[in-house]
Amino acid sequence: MALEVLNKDKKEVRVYENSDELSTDLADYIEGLSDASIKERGVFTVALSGGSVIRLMRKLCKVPYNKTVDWSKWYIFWVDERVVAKSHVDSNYKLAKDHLLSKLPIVPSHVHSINDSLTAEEAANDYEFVLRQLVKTRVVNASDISDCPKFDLILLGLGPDGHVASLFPNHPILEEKNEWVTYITNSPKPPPERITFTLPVINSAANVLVVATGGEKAEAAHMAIDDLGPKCLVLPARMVQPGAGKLVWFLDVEAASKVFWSVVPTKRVAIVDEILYMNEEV
Ligand SMILES: O=C(O)[C@H](O)[C@@H](O)[C@H](O)[C@H](O)COP(=O)(O)O
Repeated sequence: MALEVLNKDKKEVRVYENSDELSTDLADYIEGLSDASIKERGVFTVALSGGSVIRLMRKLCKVPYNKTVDWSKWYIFWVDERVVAKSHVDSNYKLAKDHLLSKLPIVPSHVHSINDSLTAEEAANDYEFVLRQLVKTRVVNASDISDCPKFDLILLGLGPDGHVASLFPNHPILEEKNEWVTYITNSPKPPPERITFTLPVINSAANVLVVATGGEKAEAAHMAIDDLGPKCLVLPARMVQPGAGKLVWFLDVEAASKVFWSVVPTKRVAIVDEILYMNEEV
């Protein structure tokens, strides 16, 4: 049960006492999206990130979700992936397989991981080609606000620096407007070589969930969610603004501790001062 649900500027922020409460509500929320999408289109296309968001999805592997979700209609993709062997400990595919996919009756041919025998550039081009085929065959929906695929759900984690997927602050790929999938070879978060959805693809999704827990994410969540002037517009997490989709933040109280809307009154004054100060600065 969320402690708080806050709505503003097409953003919904859900705050939970702890990660266990968050993971229960996250499973419930995702099941609702799955049911609606399968009812409407007969499929549910989900793109996963790496990191702790996968473990926070763990309740989907348990009763009732493992019995009530129509897993046969799920199609799995990766928002970003490290360019390593799929058996490597750094692989997001391995992370999802170990913690989710191996525990659910998902159809193996519906799981679209990268070709791990290619270079980063080749893997990005290959992944985009696969996506384009799946949009052509209508497995993946096409956006009507862009020429991008429209995933039913994109799940993002949040880095302490405000990165999402493998879109890091001040990186040129944040400006990529045409490619669906691009690559980096100098990720500040190891390993260095990754492929990643571009912002136009993320922002064409029907639903985007950003899931973050722990105090080390508090500043990034605050900068991404609160109106703090132009300074925070360079944060990749703030650039996640699905044009025709819904954006929901799932935070625990630590990660939400600096978010202006949800702080307790005593801290609110400090935040207001910060906002006033930053506005003077601009
Ligand atoms: O491949 C990756 O590294 C992820 O996609 C990355 O974007 C991750 O989601 C964040 O860094 C948060 O990771 P944590 O939740 O584990 O801190």
